[in-house]
Parts: sequence; structure tokens; C-alpha cells
Amino acid sequence: MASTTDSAQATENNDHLIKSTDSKHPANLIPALCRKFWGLGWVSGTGGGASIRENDLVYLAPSGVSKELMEPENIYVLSMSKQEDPKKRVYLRSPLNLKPSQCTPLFMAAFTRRNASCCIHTHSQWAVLITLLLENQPSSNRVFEINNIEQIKGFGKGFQKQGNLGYHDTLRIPVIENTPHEEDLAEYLEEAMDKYPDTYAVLVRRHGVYVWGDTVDKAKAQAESLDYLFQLAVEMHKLGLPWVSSIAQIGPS
Ligand SMILES: CSCCC(=O)C(=O)COP(=O)(O)O
Ligand SMILES: [Zn+2]
Repeated sequence: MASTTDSAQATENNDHLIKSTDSKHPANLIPALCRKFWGLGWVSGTGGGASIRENDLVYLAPSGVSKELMEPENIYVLSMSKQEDPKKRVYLRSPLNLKPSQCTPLFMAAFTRRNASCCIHTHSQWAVLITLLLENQPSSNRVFEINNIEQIKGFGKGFQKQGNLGYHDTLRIPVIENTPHEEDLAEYLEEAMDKYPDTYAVLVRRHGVYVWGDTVDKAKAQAESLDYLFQLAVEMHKLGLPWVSSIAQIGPS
């Protein structure tokens, strides 16, 4: 994506917040992660994205842009402590002629309510297919559950809990309804967080999934583990295999 900033902005628009030679700086990392996610089919056609929080600062992408072509100059920065009214966000740095991601209130929910450092939103077809396969469940209590699969160990036990889930644990990911506008999903995402306080992810029906983590690496690993489990569950369904094992324990204890 061509840069929309110009040199005139450099002194006025806090460009120092997005300029770094460190590849781990959020303004460098978000475009790099989105390029990887595009390769996985997670952020095709401008959908999906990622946001990173470092202490008080939140870094996020513009709305409606090819996420795999983003550059650091395209990144928005906001301060968590300066957000008095969530409906009127104050940005420390804004690229010219763009709007911040519609996912901003959802990313902020992960940062403010779960103290997450990274939130990833994918439009993965595996995530969408799982929500389609769960449409027979009542919408008020729709949840993806899976157990007795090794990759479940890729998930943390929950908010402020140490360690990861075990092979025999059941991973539960709530599903919320989609809304015509992405930002309106935030209240449903927050409700799901209240109902499932240990969840690190929320599926959105016929849309995708939001996954967060205590660190960027953990958010990425959880998003990858989840996509693996979604794909596995779809394939198991095709083979007529249940993805929730009714056998409490398989193998030696
Ligand atoms: C075809 S993408 C529709 C909007 C969406 O679901 C999404 O995740 C992208 O939102 P953004 O504002 O970040 O472009
Ligand atoms: Zn989306």
C-alpha cells in the first residue's frame, strides 16, 4: 500500500511513534504479521487484522485497506489512558486520508478487559465453517467445544491463570451473532467475555474469530492453534467423527 503520510506530517503527527529499526516494534510487527496472515487466508480482501498494545499505547491498522500491503506509516496510535469517551477516540497519530479499523472497539475490549497485549481478527474460512456447523445450537448459548486433541495445549488456562490447558481439558470458544457494522460487535464480544471469563477467543457467526493473548507471541500461537483445531474439527465432521470425545479419558492416565 502506498504511504499516505508525507514529510509535512513528520513533526506534527507524532511520527516518531511509528518509526523504529526494531522489527519487534508494533508499527513494524503489525504489517509483518498481516503479511503472514494474508498467506494463511486470514485477512483476505481487507477483512481481519491485528492490533498490539505496548503499555499505554495501542497500535492498529486503517480500515478497508489491503492488510498485507500495509507499511508502518499506515499505523494509528492511541493512548489507553487518554480515552475518556470510547465513542470519540483520541489518536496520538493518524495517517492522512484513512479511517481507523472498524475492529478498534473489539481490540480495545481485549486490552482493557483482559489486559491483552495483542488481538488478532481473522476471516479464516475454517472459523466461518465452524460457526455454520454450530448453527443448530441456540444462539444464546452457542459454543465450540473440543477435547482430547494435543493442540489444545497451545491455549492458556485463562485470564490471570498460570499455565496452559492439558490434553484432556475441554477448550470452549463462544460464538456471537454477526452485526451489520463490525464496531457494533463489541457489546456482544464483551458479553461473551463476561460469560466465559477464561476464553482467549470469540467466534463471530458467518464472519470469523477474535483471538488475543498476554503477549504477541501467545496471541499468534493461540490464533494458529485455534485455526488448526477449527480445520481439524471440520475434517472430523466430514468423516462423521465427533470432535468432542464422550470418553472422559483416552489412553493411559
Ligand atoms: C471485507 S472486510 C469487512 C469488515 C471486516 O469484517 C473487517 O474485519 C475489516 O475491518 P477493517 O475496518 O479493519 O478494514
Ligand atoms: Zn471482520
